[in-house]
Amino acid sequence: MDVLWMAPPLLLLFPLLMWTSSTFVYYFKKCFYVAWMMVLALLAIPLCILKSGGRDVENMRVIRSLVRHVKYFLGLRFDVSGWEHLQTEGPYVIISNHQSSLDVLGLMEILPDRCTMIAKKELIYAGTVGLICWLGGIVFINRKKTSDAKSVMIDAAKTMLDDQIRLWVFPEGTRNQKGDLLPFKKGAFHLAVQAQVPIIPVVFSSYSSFYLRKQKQFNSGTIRLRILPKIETKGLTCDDIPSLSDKSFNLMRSSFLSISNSVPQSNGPCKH
Ligand SMILES: CCCCC/C=C\C/C=C\CCCCCCCC(=O)SCCNC(=O)CCNC(=O)[C@H](O)C(C)(C)COP(=O)(O)OP(=O)(O)OC[C@H]1O[C@@H](n2cnc3c(N)ncnc32)[C@H](O)[C@@H]1OP(=O)(O)O
Ligand SMILES: CCCCCCCC/C=C\CCCCCCCC(=O)OC[C@@H](O)COP(=O)(O)O
Repeated sequence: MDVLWMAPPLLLLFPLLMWTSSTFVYYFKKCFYVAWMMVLALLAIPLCILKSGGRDVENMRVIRSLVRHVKYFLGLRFDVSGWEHLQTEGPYVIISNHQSSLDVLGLMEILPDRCTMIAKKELIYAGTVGLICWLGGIVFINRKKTSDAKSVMIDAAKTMLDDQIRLWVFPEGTRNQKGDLLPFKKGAFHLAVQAQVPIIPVVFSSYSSFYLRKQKQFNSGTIRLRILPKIETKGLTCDDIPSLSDKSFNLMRSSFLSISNSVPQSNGPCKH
């Protein structure tokens, strides 16, 4: 009977303990992820230099094989469908939605050979990760200077054809966890049309069921990855870019909403 007085404070303490432990797990997993990627990159640097002697897209094979186990530490799994759409010969542009730096795990899960990425130039300063990105042939763009970014991407279209390279672009241009896709920027579509290569859309389901940045939650979860059929660009010109971008956006958005069980945040509650 004496202990009954403890019940109300314990009841109050319980949510506090739960909150603290889930916040702790969130920060622990985030710190572990960054630290482990930095360590892996440190291991990969000499391997890549020995393999290719410097900056080379072939180094992505080393990076891909070293990153693939990281999902297990974070309690993440990938459910991939549409592998057959990546069985396309020659260069192409992959476009995907971008929610978090965790996207790198899904990217490495399906990364085809001779494929590298377009990334913001700030990434090159991320210590060993920045150096490994450079060694992996990542094309860095300055998002603050459209003319610079455009000319780098025009060069990249030529390199894709000369060196038979595939490029992965995040057409939203920034990370987004709003439960919907951001409007697409046009660079990826110019790239594909200039090189006259197909576009392969890839969709990551929403992370909101296991990863919430604002609420500091990072649980275990399964990410659905859908590789959609390629979109041809042969014969298309600059004038076709708005419709090509709209078509890709609509296909990816409906796939995203159907695999995510998520409602865009702008929508209010249902009225019956
Ligand atoms: C072993 C251990 C390893 C440990 C580490 C693990 C992994 C490391 C390895 C890999 C990790 C890689 C992860 C990479 C993730 C990186 C993610 C990012 O950085 S996302 C951000 C950067 N990406 C992008 O921004 C791409 C999308 N953006 C665009 O395409 C943009 O269009 C732009 C080219 C940047 C320009 O953007 P801006 O906002 O300035 O302008 P607009 O898009 O409105 O365009 C203006 C105008 O220009 C026309 N345009 C655009 N591009 C072109 C072009 N190439 N040629 C001609 N014209 C172009 C566009 O149509 C607009 O004109 P208009 O309005 O008339 O249509
Ligand atoms: C000494 C420097 C220390 C820096 C430490 C940071 C290193 C990051 C370490 C591990 C993460 C590995 C994955 C790296 C790839 C992350 C790519 C990424 O997600 O970049 C964000 C970019 O798409 C969009 O940026 P914004 O949303 O516009 O902003």
